[in-house]
Amino acid sequence: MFSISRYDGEDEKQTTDSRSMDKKQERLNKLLEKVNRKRKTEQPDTTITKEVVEKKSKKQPKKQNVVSVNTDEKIDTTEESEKGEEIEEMEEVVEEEDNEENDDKEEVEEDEEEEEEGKQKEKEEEEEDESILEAFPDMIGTQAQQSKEDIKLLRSMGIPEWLLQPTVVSPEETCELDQAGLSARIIKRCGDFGLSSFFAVQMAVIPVFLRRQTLYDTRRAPGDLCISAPTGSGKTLAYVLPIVDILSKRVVTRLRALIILPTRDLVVQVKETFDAFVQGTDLKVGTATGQQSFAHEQQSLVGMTKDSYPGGSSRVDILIATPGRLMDHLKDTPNFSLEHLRFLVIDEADRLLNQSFQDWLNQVLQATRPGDPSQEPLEFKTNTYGVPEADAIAPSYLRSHYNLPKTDLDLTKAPAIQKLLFSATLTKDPAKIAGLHLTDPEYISVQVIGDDSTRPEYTTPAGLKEHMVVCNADQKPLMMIYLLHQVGITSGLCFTKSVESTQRLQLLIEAYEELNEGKKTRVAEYSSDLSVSQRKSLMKKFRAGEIDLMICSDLIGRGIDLDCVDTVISYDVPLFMDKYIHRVGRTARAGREGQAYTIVEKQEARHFKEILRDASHLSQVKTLRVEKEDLARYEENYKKALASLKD
Ligand SMILES: Nc1ncnc2c1ncn2[C@@H]1O[C@H](COP(=O)(O)OP(=O)(O)OP(=O)(O)O)[C@@H](O)[C@H]1O
Repeated sequence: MFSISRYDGEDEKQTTDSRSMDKKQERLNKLLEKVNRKRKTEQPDTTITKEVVEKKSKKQPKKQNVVSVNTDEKIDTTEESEKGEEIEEMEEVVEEEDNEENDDKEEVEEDEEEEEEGKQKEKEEEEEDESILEAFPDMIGTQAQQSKEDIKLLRSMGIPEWLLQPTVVSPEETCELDQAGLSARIIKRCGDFGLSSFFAVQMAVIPVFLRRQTLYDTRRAPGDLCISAPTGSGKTLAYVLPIVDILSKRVVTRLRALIILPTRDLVVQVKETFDAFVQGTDLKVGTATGQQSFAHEQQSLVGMTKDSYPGGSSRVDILIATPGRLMDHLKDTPNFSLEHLRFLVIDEADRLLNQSFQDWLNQVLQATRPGDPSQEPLEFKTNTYGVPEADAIAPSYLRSHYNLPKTDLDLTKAPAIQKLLFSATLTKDPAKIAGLHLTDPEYISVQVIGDDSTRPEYTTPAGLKEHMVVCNADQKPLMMIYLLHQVGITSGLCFTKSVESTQRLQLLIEAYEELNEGKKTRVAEYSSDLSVSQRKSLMKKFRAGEIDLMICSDLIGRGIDLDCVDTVISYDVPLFMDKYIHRVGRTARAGREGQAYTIVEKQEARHFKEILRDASHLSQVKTLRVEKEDLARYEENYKKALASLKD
């Protein structure tokens, strides 16, 4: 099976001064206040309350963290609110960034300020992201599958016609590697990586990309694409392969493809995929995430020159970036230009479109539109006859660069840029879609084809078996232990709602396993409280099968591709359907089998079932009944484990 080595974290070279730490702390406090305010309005839950939880200082070693739990207490003192949960995620990212900064103290001082500013922006971006919640209903389906009333309603809601009429492809469909129209080099490379056929999304999307093979077509805009396909269905290669294939014919190095992703981890993952396929071409791939100092990134993206080039300059053909850092380069990196862009890919589009940080989308789109004609002469690379290379300038910029007089006979040059949106849970919010200013858009949806009355709104991987188990709040940890032993997890991810929750659960299971005779489950915590190198090493061990269960927050709930995951457990219920879809989608990827369990507190069951029902997904989630006697087998050691944590 095809597998590209995936994200293992990355050494970071970042430092911080106490002033910036204070700023961060202040910010974090504000966030926590926000969370607490929200929590006060929520009902307390009845799981294990922490007796003493000292929020782990980022510099404290893990063992100093005092965690004590007993059966009368609760691990989590409040039921999560949707917004609270989102804010916690953001808080986690803030903490992650803090830790990453502590990780390496070797950066030069002048980088620190810039780095800090960048991080501050990233935090703000996260905050923006988490504070705007997707509220618009998601409706997928061909027009034929929807009733007339539905269509009328959807139209009246402002959903554009093209979104109502997707090209629907069944997830089961595949095609031979040589049937998608890719070059022999790419096909061979796919074969080298063990691919034997293309998945449905690749089969549907690659030929559409390749319809316009030319770098720039002056007559027609290439047409934008929105793609919705299940988790683990191969969306990344659906854009990586055609982009590499088309760009490999370029002569001049320009920034032609920009891939925007919501997290650094995902940037690293996608970079690895690009790297694997640009081998053998002279295409250069760069990243902008803030993991390296700003100056370092500037140098790798545009070089060190102080001269200004009207057409910009670029050392990379393909840039993969998070929106925050991209904004920094747009504002502060001389010669960084998006005017030659051919592809703008927004991956995990629904999540990114919820981020309005620094108005990033408008800024990016603005940077791809020609402005007033420049007065400065251009010096482009020319061929042996002194003629600028054909692909040295995007056609829509010809006028602004050559200051050509406009006549009635002038034809407007079509914009070269093609926007591509990818997600497993693509938004249909008309306002968000309108903000993208799509040209001649097309919507491709990989989904189960069938009768509309039974067809679920979200298509999950065929090999995924979903379960939920309802229990009293105070039974959740015991239920977790039961599942762990009953299901026989050898490579599982367990999602909780916060870093704190992750730590406590990990300590409890570790204590339980110490008392347990026979084979012990090897458990680890993966959270933003760990340093980047610790996370890197954890990922490595997890892949190598040295860890059976990784307890994590939603930091890796989306997009992360770990081919070894056989089970996903949601210890805390995801309160949004899209979060559920992304979590369970960490298993059963690329046609494999996998299982997902959601532990649901009794008082949450109604709401959880409602969100499943609203998405026509309830029938796919089987309720697992666990009798008291089943749990009783694990109770004695569980109590002992709790007691040991109190000591
Ligand atoms: N044609 C193929 N044959 C075999 N494996 C493939 C093929 N295409 C992709 N894969 C593998 O499938 C896995 C999932 O792919 P990818 O990460 O692109 O999924 P995704 O659709 O982006 O999922 P998510 O929505 O969760 O981000 C990867 O490990 C990838 O290497």
